[in-house]
Amino acid sequence: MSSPPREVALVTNPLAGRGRGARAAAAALPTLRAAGVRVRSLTGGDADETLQLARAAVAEGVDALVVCGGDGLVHLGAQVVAGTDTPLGVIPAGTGNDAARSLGLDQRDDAAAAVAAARVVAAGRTRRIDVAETAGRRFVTVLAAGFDARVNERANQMRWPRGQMRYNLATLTELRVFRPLPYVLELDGTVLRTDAMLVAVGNGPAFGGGLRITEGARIDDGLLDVVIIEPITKTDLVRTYPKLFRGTHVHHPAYRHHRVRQVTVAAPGIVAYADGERIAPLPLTITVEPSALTVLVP
Ligand SMILES: Nc1ncnc2c1ncn2[C@@H]1O[C@H](COP(=O)(O)OP(=O)(O)OP(=O)(O)O)[C@@H](O)[C@H]1O
Repeated sequence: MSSPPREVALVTNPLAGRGRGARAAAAALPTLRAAGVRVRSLTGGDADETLQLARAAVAEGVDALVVCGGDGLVHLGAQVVAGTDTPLGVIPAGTGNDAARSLGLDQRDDAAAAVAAARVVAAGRTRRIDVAETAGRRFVTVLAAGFDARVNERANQMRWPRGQMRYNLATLTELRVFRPLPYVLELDGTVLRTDAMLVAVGNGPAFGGGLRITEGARIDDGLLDVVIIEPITKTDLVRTYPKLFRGTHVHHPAYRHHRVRQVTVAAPGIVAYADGERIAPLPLTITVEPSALTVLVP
């Protein structure tokens, strides 16, 4: 579709970004309607119900599925429309908006940015991007399968504190106990055995709110970027972390990078996360599906 949509499903995670989801939807909805777009506004009680609502709306034939939330909601949207011609629109409203950033959307947490994102949807300009597939799930940004995945798993198991503090605390705890893991990778059929702190598989370049772990990954090149961080000291890990925001960790001697169509990752005791969502324990085989997702872009 390269023409303006007449009817869209707007699926909102009101809790995204600690309440930003509801605010962004409130700004986006009148903008879409003012542009002459019919909007089915949908909100589920939880992620499962939201997925069902989105599937039903797309099955009934809306012109686009628009998600209002963070990377978790883009992930949900990709499960519904990847492999179809129905475009995915994004109103960025999460704590992490790495998929939206890859699409060139305004990241700011204000009504003007949500209005701008709604105008992008109403204009109907589309582009095709790749998605990655593993264990029957699609992801758009990055699959984490090392230290970072352990932090995520640990943070998920904590009830307190909330928000970013939970991740900070989980990171500190994991730093104390983490040891490099023995990985076996199969990169387009070539086996690589290595100890590492983490392995990340990127369709896009960033995760976790601008951490450019797979710096240089392009969402439309038909390839996956596999980054390996070989064993480094904990002090070095802490010192290297801020470099992820600029992508300058690529100059670290422990950084390794491969570009492939398919990769299998095996390591003991790791549950992989992709787009910030819990996927499955390793081993996993990740494959790229070139141009499988149509997205609405500026
Ligand atoms: N009512 C709901 N509708 C949609 N998704 C929900 C809902 N409640 C919880 N979720 C789940 O919330 C998670 C986070 O969603 P999202 O990425 O939109 O927001 P976020 O603020 O970026 O999240 P996070 O703080 O986890 O990074 C996802 O796993 C999503 O499936």
